[in-house]
Amino acid sequence: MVIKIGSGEIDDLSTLNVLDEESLLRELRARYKKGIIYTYIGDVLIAINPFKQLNIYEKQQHDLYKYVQYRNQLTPHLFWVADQAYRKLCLSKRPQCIAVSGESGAGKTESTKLIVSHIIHCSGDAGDRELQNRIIETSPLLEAFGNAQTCMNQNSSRFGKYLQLNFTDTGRIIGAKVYDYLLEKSRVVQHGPGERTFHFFYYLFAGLEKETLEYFYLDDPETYRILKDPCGGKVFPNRSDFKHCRQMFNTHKDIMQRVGFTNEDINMVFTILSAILHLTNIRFSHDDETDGVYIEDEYPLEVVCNLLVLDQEMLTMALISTFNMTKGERVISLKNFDQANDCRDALAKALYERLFSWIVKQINTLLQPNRRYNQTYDKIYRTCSILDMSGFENFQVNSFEQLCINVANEHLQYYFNEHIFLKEEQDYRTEGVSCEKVEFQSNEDLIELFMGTLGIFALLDEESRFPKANDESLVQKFHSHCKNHSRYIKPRGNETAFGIHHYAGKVVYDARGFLEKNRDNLSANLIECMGKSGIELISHLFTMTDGICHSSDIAMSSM
Ligand SMILES: Nc1ncnc2c1ncn2[C@@H]1O[C@H](COP(=O)(O)OP(=O)(O)OP(=O)(O)O)[C@@H](O)[C@H]1O
Repeated sequence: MVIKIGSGEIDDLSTLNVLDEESLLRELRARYKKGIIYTYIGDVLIAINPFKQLNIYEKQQHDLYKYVQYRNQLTPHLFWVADQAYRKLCLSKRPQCIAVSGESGAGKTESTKLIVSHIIHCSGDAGDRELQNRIIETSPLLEAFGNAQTCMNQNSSRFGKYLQLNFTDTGRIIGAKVYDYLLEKSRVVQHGPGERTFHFFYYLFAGLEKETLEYFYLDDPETYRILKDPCGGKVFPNRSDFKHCRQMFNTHKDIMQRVGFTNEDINMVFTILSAILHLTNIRFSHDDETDGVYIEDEYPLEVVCNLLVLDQEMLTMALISTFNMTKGERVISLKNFDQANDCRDALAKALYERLFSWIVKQINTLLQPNRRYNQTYDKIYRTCSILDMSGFENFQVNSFEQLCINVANEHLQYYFNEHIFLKEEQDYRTEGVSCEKVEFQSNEDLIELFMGTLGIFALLDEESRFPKANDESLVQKFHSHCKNHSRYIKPRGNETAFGIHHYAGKVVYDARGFLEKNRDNLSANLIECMGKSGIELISHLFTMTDGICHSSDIAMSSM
């Protein structure tokens, strides 16, 4: 029987004779109208966000999709993907990975959590229940610190996550590890209209009791620069939002305690968040006498020093001046207004990034396989991982963050081309099976355009080293080196714009702020000042490496 395209009855789109965009969309739309959100296309599962609770994730469905014999006997489901990965892990003993991709708000994070819950369900009741709960609870905890409200999604992940689940050779879950990457730390100091900075800042004001707020020197939330709405709206637009944040504060504080954070750890988190709020309130004025800057109001500076146990004079000097070593001597130069502002914001971003990495690290310590497994760890552990990464982005204004996300997606597409098309073709050939050559557009040239020795990132790094460079000179550099590349676009009449024909479409980038974001300057005297903090953790966070003490070994880059 031939099933008509658009009937909403085709569970696997790869069985269609005509595989063009229009047919795919027609069928997906028809299925969605029938309330079917999942559809296969070969080994890939397409999920369409229902934006409402469906009762398809109950225990009954977990049981139904456990050890599925024949996929076509059941309606397509996310649990089938999870079940397949788990079964292949147990049977082949080879590491498995599920990549979840899609645009912001598509439902990646929710899908990831559902996948994890099903794998945990499959891995059996005999497992360590406490560990299983801890693994499930770490996701919302990371969301509290790594997610924020954006125009696309009230709870948008502003970092990429790679969650590795570890199993014994009999398929019992014994631990997990989170790798974080591409945290959008620029959001700490800046966010667009209708958006917010990271959730926990708001939870803090709504959740802490009055005396505790005073203990952290926290006042009316409207007085903090980084919380302010650029359009003048209230930090908490209404009572119900405040109540929601209060509830989230209590929930996350409980989770932190349950997963094993000590009271001291939790207090440290609140201290660092409070310090960031005060630090970003420091304002500078031009000093006519020295041609440098001075700090307008000492109060926020004093509070930062109290909270982080820093030497006030040293922090002041580190914020308003910089030093170079010339012939073995320190030569101090004063910062101008913009440099001092950038330096203060760079410190706030660094503090948040290091705090986030530390939280991930603590979580990983709490999730790691216990010593019994660790001793023979290499021999016995099997891994099944879930990659939750932002999909391709093309906004009205595309900045450095979009460039990094889109390049990460180019890499994923490249991997997909290599493994799905080329490798399958090779396998067929090795087995002597004849197959038609699959036509696809390679994006190898794009990877070269970004990552090559004279590629966009190398040019950006080179320009970032010139003190006199600016965003216009950077774009000029891109133009002169890349203008002949077929994927590169040189727009007319805009000094800071350049465009790229990505695999998913054309994107024009606005290079304003690229150099500052890429330099991400934390001057040596700031690092030295933080390294001398009277709080061991702060000093540790700034002395582990000069730069980022990432929790992850595979951190790709950070914004
Ligand atoms: N399977 C689902 N069932 C019901 N609602 C869902 C489902 N998936 C997603 N949603 C809804 O869509 C919202 C956005 O989903 P989610 O946060 O997972 O998107 P995302 O792709 O991770 O976005 P971002 O890239 O911005 O982090 C969720 O808060 C939830 O309300």
